[in-house]
Amino acid sequence: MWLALMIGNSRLHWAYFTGDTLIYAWDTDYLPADVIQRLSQSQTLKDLLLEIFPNDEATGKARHGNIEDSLKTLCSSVSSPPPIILASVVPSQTALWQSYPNVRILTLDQVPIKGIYPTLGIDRALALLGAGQNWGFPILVIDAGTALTFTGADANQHLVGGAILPGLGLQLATLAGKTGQLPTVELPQQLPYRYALNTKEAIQSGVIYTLVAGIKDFIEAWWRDFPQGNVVMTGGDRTLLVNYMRSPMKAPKGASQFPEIVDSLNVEANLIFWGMQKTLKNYE
Ligand SMILES: Nc1ncnc2c1ncn2[C@@H]1O[C@H](COP(=O)(O)OP(=O)(O)O)[C@@H](O)[C@H]1O
Ligand SMILES: CC(C)(COP(=O)(O)O)[C@@H](O)C(=O)NCCC(=O)O
Ligand SMILES: [K+]
Repeated sequence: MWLALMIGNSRLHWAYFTGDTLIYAWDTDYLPADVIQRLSQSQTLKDLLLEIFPNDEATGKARHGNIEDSLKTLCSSVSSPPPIILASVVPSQTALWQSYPNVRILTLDQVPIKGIYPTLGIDRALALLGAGQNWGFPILVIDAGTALTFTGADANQHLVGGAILPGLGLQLATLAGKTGQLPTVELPQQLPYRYALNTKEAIQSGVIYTLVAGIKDFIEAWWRDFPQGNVVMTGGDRTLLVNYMRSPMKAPKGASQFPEIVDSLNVEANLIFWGMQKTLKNYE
């Protein structure tokens, strides 16, 4: 067994694998340095899971009872400390894990995608690989994380390139943080009205409608350039974004949003983990 750890700019993404099979994936906040130190001395996977598995705040009991039980059963046989395969786009966080005895840190040059430029985010390369594995190349990955990225590869698994912009959460946070009177605003579950008559909804409308229009434009351009190309969306805001794109436009007349695009858009949380597994496999 092994644990995959992808360090993103907002949080940690974990997956538990047995061999090539992804059993379970979950997210946690960053861990404090002293907790990571302690994990390095942990004798069993169970010790580790107690720290990294999401707990129910009210009861302190693990939320995903069945999964946790089966993990604990499986791990009683595993010698300490459990192997972690790590990829990161946050160097300061990577440094905290360097002392962990059984960690292997994946680097960009190990990811079997051609034409990579040296400063490409390894999360983008891994997601591209994982997506192409599953749906085939050419493929465009839209990662709606802290930053929102578009990353494309052609039929030869060669990087076409892409784009980076602030993600939904970051756009809202930046408006609140860098202006004198704009409030902190949450992302609504439903697509808001385009023409807002209050500040909160004006911010929501502006950020969401322009982001959705930008995504639509990138996908249409991708299909012009790669008519057989696939598109997949991932990242923490994927479900919200797809819901916005699915719902009827709340302009004065509720014309439907982008049905043809949403119907052919794949949505998947675990692309990076699939890419990590494939990268490891490549080295066997
Ligand atoms: N519990 C959560 N913590 C942080 N972000 C969350 C959470 N749930 C949903 N999100 C959304 O996910 C986005 C971050 O995406 P994610 O893919 O997790 O980030 P990263 O890979 O950059 O760490 C944020 O913009 C936020 O809107
Ligand atoms: C663009 C990113 C910040 C996205 O990170 P994320 O929002 O997923 O945490 C990351 O992939 C990164 O640091 N990339 C390096 C620059 C590049 O890809 O060109
Ligand atoms: K990401």
